[in-house]
Amino acid sequence: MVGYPFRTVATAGDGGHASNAATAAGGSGIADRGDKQSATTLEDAASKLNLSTDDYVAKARGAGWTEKTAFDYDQYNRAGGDSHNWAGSAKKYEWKDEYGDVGPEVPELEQLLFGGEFQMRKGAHYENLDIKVTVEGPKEIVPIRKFDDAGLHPVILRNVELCGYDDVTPIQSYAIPAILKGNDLVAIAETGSGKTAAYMIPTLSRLMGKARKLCAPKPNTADPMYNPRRDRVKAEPLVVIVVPTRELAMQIFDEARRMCYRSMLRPVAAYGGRPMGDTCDDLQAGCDILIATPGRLCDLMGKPHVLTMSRVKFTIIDEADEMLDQDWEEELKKIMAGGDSNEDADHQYMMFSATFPKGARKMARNYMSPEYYRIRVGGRAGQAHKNIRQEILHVDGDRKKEAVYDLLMASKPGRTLIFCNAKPAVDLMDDFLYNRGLPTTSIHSDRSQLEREDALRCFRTGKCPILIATGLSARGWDVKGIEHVIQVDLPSTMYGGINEYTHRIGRTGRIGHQGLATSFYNDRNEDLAQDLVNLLIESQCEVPDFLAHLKPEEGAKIDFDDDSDEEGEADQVAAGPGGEEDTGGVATDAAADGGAVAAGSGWGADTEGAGEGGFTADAGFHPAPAIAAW
Ligand SMILES: Nc1ncnc2c1ncn2[C@@H]1O[C@H](COP(=O)(O)OP(=O)(O)OP(=O)(O)O)[C@@H](O)[C@H]1O
Repeated sequence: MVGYPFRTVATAGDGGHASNAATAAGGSGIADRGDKQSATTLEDAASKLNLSTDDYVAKARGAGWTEKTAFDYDQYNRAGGDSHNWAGSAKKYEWKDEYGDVGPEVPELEQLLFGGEFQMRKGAHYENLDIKVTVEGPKEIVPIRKFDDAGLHPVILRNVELCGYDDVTPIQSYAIPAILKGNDLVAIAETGSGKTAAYMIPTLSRLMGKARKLCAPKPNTADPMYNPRRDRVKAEPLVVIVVPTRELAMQIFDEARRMCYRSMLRPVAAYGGRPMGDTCDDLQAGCDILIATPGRLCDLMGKPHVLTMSRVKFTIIDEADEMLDQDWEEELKKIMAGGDSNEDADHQYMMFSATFPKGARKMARNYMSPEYYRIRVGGRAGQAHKNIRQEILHVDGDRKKEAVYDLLMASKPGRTLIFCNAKPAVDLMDDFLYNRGLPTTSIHSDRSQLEREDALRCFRTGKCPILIATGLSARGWDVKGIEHVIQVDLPSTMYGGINEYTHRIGRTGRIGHQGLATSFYNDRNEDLAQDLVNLLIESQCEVPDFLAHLKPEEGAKIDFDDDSDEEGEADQVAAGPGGEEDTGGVATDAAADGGAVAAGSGWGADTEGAGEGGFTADAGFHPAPAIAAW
């Protein structure tokens, strides 16, 4: 059991060590800046009350929060993992050779994959998906306006329909035709803008017609005679998708399960924490699409009787700037070039992320063929989404717990993701809020895989609508209905800085939904202050009074410290509300009117090669009437 003693069934949160801390603190400590939205305007700040545990519980229920759930953490040790329903073992379409090219419908599975009430649907503010698109590459890309126009294989098109994807998002509009052309690709688009489907749909579609020819021999797992012990093969994936976290691997695996429905393409998730034996069993039942975390993938590459990379046709690196970070250098090198990987010219490489500092963009180029495409949606790599309202509150370090409590009690109850920077802080915050009757759960990297999967499941299903997490959860997570992200601690510039901030707040305000991101700021966050102010201005959010001195003068340019300004081309944005578009920089507003920006300006020095007979353009996004709502 991980060091978290306060939430076993026996103690059930009553009388936990922090039970009266809020009372003693005498209020939240949120500085009153006259902000109408802040919890400080509440006359009756809940943390000022001196209540018994039962009264705190009653108060939380009265505020509309659901009942809290006690966890028996010992059960995870007792179960030992064997009987656990691992997310990676979730049901998928199983194949029989006699199906021909397309398998029959399986209504129960279809319901499970596509009918889930927890699957995200696009929100009412879809038009706020940024529509300014910059494209560089060897040839012009004709964007698709509808999935119907993309020339997708009918099974994939049907799966897209079953997912409820009616319109293409801007990144899908450009990335799908680029991938269908067969070129390498680096794609940058805001959080929650549909990047997963942007690579999954065309990749699988390209394989569909040729699956029978390309796939390695596999057992007929749908056959009643199939025996997993006897009918083992070596996994020979055609597609490898690499992601930095286990949770993201499970999520992408879910998307792959949906998109592979009725196809003979078999997805497998391989991530740390899931028992190796279990993963190997799954791989040896056949694997065409492998979704993996880098460490587990490298381990598996060392088991040639289980996995060979010799058939891989597509290598996709999601959250690519994170994967290009020094921490992953060795693994990434091995994955991109090492082992027995297919080095044929038809091996296509892709990298996707919402943030892509200049240094990472340069490194990405080393892995791409010279004729690669670069697509960027939005003005600047790392821009926050306009559907996210960002608020910054001044909160001193010793008052943070009370401030979170007050904020939750003052907010409309809804799925809330709370970030702390350290694992002990996550445990303490969970304990504190839970003991005040709030339905919390928590996740961090010291928890066992079973605990992590359960915490996430409880959050997704709404059983525990408040999740406290470390930055582990910042990237890629796509949970339906996160209305509020609270950053108790801001990421320091040593640990991801403003890009990490953008990923964290990007867990809300996804795919046309609006969300609120509240962040606590104090003197310890001064290193991030200028970047934060720049981002607030860029996103047209209010800069609080205590940071107002960092605002540039009206109309002045803001330099984003984008890692490497060595060539003097930092990304720029016009300052002040309604800032003017400037051809030397990148405009903040969606270019629905086709406003021109200097070709490739936002890519800084990365434009090399594109000008030589290639195609370099700020494409804008000129919506066809049918999708003019963008
Ligand atoms: N065309 C579409 N129409 C409606 N919903 C879509 C469409 N494409 C994707 N989605 C949904 O949008 C949500 C966000 O997609 P996804 O997780 O791929 O975003 P992302 O751009 O990768 O975000 P992040 O940068 O945070 O990882 C998912 O729930 C996905 O199912």
